[in-house]
Amino acid sequence: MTILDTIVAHKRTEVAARKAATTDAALAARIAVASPPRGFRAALDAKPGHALIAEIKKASPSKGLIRADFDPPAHARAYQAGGAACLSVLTDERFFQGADDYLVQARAAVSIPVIRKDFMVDPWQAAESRALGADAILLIVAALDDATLAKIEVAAIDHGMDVLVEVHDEVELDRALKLRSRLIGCNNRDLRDFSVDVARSYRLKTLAPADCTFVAESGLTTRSDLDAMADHGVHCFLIGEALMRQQDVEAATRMLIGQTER
Ligand SMILES: O=C(O)c1ccccc1NCC(=O)[C@H](O)[C@H](O)COP(=O)(O)O
Repeated sequence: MTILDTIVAHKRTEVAARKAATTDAALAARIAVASPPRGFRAALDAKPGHALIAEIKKASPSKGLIRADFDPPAHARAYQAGGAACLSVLTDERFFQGADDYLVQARAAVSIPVIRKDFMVDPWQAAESRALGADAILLIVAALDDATLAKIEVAAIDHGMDVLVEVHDEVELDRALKLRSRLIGCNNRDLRDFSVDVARSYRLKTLAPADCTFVAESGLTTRSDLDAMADHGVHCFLIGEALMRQQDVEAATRMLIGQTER
């Protein structure tokens, strides 16, 4: 079993328990009063220069604890002040020490859109994500069959959210392009063995259609990493660890992405 298999198996059990603990009517009532979606992809496309999805990430399976003095609303404000286009908030508890409430707190602290970073296995989670206030969800192609991907995507779109479809090779990109979303993330981290290869993004960017918003994810740490991506036509980035390890998150964010043009 890979770590992704382990996470997905756990998530199926967790989601079954969550579904059993609430009614459709209760979930619908929460969605009815949720703040409207903010337009996740549009915020990336509108950003001049390097467009950053800044991740609020306490811990990970590959690195263990990343940030001891973890403070989601403070990190959210720092990321926005530093120039991030969007936020990503990990809500998985078991493997990332995340929480639903971190998303709620972070989104309430800023005006930029927020993606719920979790492991989607069931269309019900799209509704749950919207009830939490998410503006977008992540779909990991490696974790699901085509039919399930399509069902979750439709549920997310029906709730007005964007969908970041994550791939890590050419076969997964072909599968992703059967979906409606044209927001594609290339994860440079292989979720089976944790190895990181930023050249994955260089390669897949050349294969992605021009109408896609293409996001390079994972393993990016320095301004020169982002400038090298831009030389390959990649302008959108999802970064967690490198920023979460900085004492001054706002200054580090500004240093990473400031003063750039496309
Ligand atoms: O980060 C991990 O160890 C990990 C392990 C298994 C599945 C997913 C994992 N990470 C999720 C992510 O996609 C990253 O948090 C995100 O791309 C940011 O990466 P980084 O900048 O390297 O923290």
